[in-house]
Amino acid sequence: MSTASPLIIALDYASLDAALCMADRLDPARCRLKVGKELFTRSGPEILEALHGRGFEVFLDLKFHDIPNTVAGAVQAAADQGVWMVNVHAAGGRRMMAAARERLDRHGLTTHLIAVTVLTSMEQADLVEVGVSSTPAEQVERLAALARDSGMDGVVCSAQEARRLQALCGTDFLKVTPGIRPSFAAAGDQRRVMTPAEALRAGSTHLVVGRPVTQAEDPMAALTAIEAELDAV
Ligand SMILES: O=C(O)c1cc(=O)[nH]c(=O)n1[C@@H]1O[C@H](COP(=O)(O)O)[C@@H](O)[C@H]1O
Repeated sequence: MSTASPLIIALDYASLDAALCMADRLDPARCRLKVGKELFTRSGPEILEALHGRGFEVFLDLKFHDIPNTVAGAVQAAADQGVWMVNVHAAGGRRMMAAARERLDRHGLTTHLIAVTVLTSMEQADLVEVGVSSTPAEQVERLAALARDSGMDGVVCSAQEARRLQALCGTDFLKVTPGIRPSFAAAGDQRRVMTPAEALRAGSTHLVVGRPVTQAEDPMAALTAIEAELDAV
């Protein structure tokens, strides 16, 4: 089932059962689901089949970052399993991203292919430590332009950069933004955060929300509160 909702709920769980327990409380008409490294490493493709069987569109968030041939094969493997979206690291460079794009096109696979720019857990000091002297905003812009030129459908960035990327890359270029923190939620390890309503106003096309829903005392109430905030935008 396809949904008009911009919400992607991150199923960051350590077991298939825990993830499905949450999925069974959610409605594919109200959100998409994200499967990341921990859950996929534990459960394997079984989780994708289970979520697809329940009618959800799935973002397989494995952030591939390797040589072009390896990433192209991994992206194809994800798309062959019918996922709605898959991602790579833009820092893997032009040839890596272009190889992934070419592989999907050659096989007629329509999975959305996006690239992570600068992780939302990173701030200026973290970039300096890995040898990047630009500000997070500058580095996001640089990598987003490279991702666009390399054939990506969009990027993962923080909502703080979404407005600028809309001007730079257009409204059709997907801006998938984690680091979403409603006023009732703690930032935790995230650094570049925004509320759901601010993120949508700034031009985010999709909002990734994990712990503010999955770790809430009442996850459904948290989701409904976020939806109400978005409806008011
Ligand atoms: O690619 C991602 O989804 C991602 C990129 C990024 O820069 N920051 C980021 O938090 N994420 C993911 O988005 C989710 C955010 O979860 P919460 O911080 O619990 O809302 C996690 O599953 C992260 O792996």
